[in-house]
Amino acid sequence: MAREQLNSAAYSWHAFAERQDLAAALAGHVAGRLTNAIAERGTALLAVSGGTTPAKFFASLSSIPIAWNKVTVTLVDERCVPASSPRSNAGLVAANLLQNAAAAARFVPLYQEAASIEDMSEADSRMLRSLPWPLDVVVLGMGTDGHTASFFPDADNLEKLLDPSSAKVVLPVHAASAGEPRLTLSLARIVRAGFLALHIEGEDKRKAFESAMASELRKPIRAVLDAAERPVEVFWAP
Ligand SMILES: O=C(O)[C@H](O)[C@@H](O)[C@H](O)[C@H](O)COP(=O)(O)O
Repeated sequence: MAREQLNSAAYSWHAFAERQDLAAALAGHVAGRLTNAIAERGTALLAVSGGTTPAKFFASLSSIPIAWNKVTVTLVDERCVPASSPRSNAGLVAANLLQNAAAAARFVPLYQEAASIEDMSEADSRMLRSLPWPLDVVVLGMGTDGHTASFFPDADNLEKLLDPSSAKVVLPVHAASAGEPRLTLSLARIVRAGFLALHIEGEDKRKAFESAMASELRKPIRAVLDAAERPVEVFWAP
């Protein structure tokens, strides 16, 4: 696939005619990376995004027979709602990914009872520190505003969210465009992943991605690509 090099942002573009073909291909890449990680270090750490895009990919990945009992799955970000909410990314992952062969994986959510989202993010950071970092695989989504994870352009702590040297694991996010308050992995944790994929679908997101790569105004997705330790693998279908 053509590899595009833009200034300091490196990415590879994988285009598919059908969304189902993308789902199967991305699932194959992720399963392969998880299997390699298990062979190398006896375990694998996967972080996935929520939203409306990943369901087909999750379904494809869930049925691939790898050593799921050695895989820990967590979230790139989460809305501040319980798993029972239709807005919950944990609920989306439980219903679509942690099924079939992948039901044997360990899942570590981000939402937990706490007095505030700030307390929740601190508790998450303590809980997630014991995971087998670095992430072997991260699958990001993107909004047409150029946000990824919960790095929303109007977040009140965007500079802290995008700090590549942050020691934080999970951060709270307050952004009017996000809907409810969010919890997100820090950029610093995301960009060290062994395999960093961006899964986007539709013409609007293709144009938004190209605009973010060309714009002098650094959108959050561009900050991630610039800081990533390896080229980001972009998977796109119309
Ligand atoms: O919690 C979330 O919503 C995601 O983690 C977020 O970063 C998502 O990937 C983008 O907002 C795209 O969402 P869609 O797939 O719904 O377009």
